[in-house]
Amino acid sequence: MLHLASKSPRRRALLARLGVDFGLLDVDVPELRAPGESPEGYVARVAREKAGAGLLRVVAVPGAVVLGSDTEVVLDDEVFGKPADAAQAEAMLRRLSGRTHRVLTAVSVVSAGREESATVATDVVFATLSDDDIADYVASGEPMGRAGAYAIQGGAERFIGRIAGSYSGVMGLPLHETAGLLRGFGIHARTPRSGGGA
Ligand SMILES: Cc1cn([C@H]2C[C@H](O)[C@@H](COP(=O)(O)OP(=O)(O)OP(=O)(O)O)O2)c(=O)[nH]c1=O
Repeated sequence: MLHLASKSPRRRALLARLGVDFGLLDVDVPELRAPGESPEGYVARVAREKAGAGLLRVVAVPGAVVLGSDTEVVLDDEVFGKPADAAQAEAMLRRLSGRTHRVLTAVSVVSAGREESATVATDVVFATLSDDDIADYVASGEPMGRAGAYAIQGGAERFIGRIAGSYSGVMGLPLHETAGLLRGFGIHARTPRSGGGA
């Protein structure tokens, strides 16, 4: 049985698009980048820690497989996680304005005897935002709880002209790579018969 170690409703909806059955595990892993840790190393470690924390909870269940994931926004080697408040959200959006940044999403799938992971990088070209754009977007509340203070699948869609990489990866779970990892655990994605769409 597959378990998703995540509190994110977006990850739940994305994983459901693969047409696989899964349970949910509520895990809390501190997201703190160690000094000198690369952005890639950091997202991969946090995803592994989320999956590992989940596995501890279901390790007694025969055949348990746990998926954990982490998404971060990277600009100039600086990692933007989720903003703590509106002021931080505004500061992040100011930094992203008119620049191309990279979104990293790591996925880790673990069972009692196996561990597989993948990290997907997507370059996102952001428009130059006016003060009004930023104030309006922050006031919508959408930046909160999202890496880099934006949601490509929401209001920030109009700020993004182009991406190179994985759209689902930017949203929080790269589905192509996730399906590949799950296959290695004998879990096969299929087209959902109902729901699972946009
Ligand atoms: C860049 C971007 C991020 N996000 C979200 C995806 C993730 O939920 C969040 C990044 O935070 P994460 O720490 O990766 O995940 P989380 O805390 O929401 O959930 P959990 O750790 O319990 O699995 O930002 C979007 O929804 N849209 C976007 O365009």
